[in-house]
Amino acid sequence: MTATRGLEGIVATTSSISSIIDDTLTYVGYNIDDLAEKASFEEIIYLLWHLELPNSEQLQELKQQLADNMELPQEIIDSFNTYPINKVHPMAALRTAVSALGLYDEEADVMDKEANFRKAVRLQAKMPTIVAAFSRVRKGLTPIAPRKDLSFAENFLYMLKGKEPEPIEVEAFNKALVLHADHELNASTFTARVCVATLSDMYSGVTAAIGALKGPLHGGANEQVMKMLTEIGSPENAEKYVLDKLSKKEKIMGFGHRVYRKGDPRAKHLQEMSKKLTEITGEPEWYEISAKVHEVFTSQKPLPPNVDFYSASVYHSLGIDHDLFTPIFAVSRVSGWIAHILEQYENNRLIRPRAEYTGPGLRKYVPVDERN
Ligand SMILES: CC(=O)SCCNC(=O)CCNC(=O)[C@H](O)C(C)(C)COP(=O)(O)OP(=O)(O)OC[C@H]1O[C@@H](n2cnc3c(N)ncnc32)[C@H](O)[C@@H]1OP(=O)(O)O
Ligand SMILES: O=C([O-])CC(=O)C(=O)O
Repeated sequence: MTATRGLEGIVATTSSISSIIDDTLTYVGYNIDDLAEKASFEEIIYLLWHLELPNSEQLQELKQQLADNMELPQEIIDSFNTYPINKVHPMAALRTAVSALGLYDEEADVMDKEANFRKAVRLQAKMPTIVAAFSRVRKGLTPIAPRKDLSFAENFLYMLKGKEPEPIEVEAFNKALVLHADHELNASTFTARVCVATLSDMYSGVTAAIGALKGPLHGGANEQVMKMLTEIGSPENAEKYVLDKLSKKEKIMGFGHRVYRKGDPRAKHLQEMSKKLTEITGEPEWYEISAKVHEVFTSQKPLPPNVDFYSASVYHSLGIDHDLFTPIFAVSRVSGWIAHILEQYENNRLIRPRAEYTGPGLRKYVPVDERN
């Protein structure tokens, strides 16, 4: 038995949800470039869960179900004040709150298909409310209740800031949600599938996936990108910063990918948005620093930017706190996690690979008082 480090290149499951072939990303056969330009996030949720785009009636029904399920149990909001609220990372708070949400769902352990769809709607609808409410509570502000007349993207920005977002903000945020929704067998999706393949419940699968997304080699990279842009401070400092990091063999966050070689097709949409939004907000330097880092890094290493690189300046331009960037990724990606959880349940087999043992050979047990 020989291990493959990081399971690189190992095909671990079949899936009909999303594909990455020759650096082209599709959701159920639709090219991400088309979806990013034309689709609402609600259409994407439907597509990932039902493997078809919805007609108007089906879309309306899903929107209504989401709107009807966005409110949180009061216990979840109250529990935020039991956390060390000014010290916890919002991603840890989200992980805890989603786990706790399962306690208040009477169907949490009901495994039939209809119950799983009902839980899917409840989880998808409540995740943005958790992130927005937590963000307000930690600032000493009252959480804002979701509105049934707003779209998913509008509602999140409204609950976060307490005012209706501008159309350009909604367009940008909707696009970001569409671009982050699913991505084949990435680390957090694999985590969710491993978890539910034991026939554990959907809340456990999503909680585990949030934990995997949190790390800086995966979803946590977007916050680290913003930290780097802030440290760099102006485009003139970018070259030295990148070269110094590389000379110390440190990674530059937001670059590289396990699967893409020529480039991540989502990055160009976020790059375009970053340029547009930073001009509108009168802070073009965030785009300019990013573009300079991009230029210098790729002149040194053949590793193009991934989805996390330009999303940082996009979210910053939308006035979103930097430590909410990864929770926002989760608000979108939960649609993909759920799709994969449903697919796993449909054709389940326990996921249990082997390890190549590299420890000592067979040894004789020595009682504790005879050991030196
Ligand atoms: C949504 C997402 O999850 S997208 C990914 C988000 N993560 C990041 O942006 C973090 C930065 N990027 C990385 O750490 C990696 O590129 C990953 C984790 C995305 C992919 O990792 P892997 O496929 O395991 O590649 P690995 O980390 O082994 O890197 C291969 C080589 O490229 C180098 N490399 C990879 N990414 C970077 C980077 N961002 N900066 C500098 N060097 C890099 C490594 O140092 C390594 O070099 P070596 O062979 O000389 O030792
Ligand atoms: O696929 C991956 O390994 C990481 C990624 O880009 C994502 O999850 O969107």
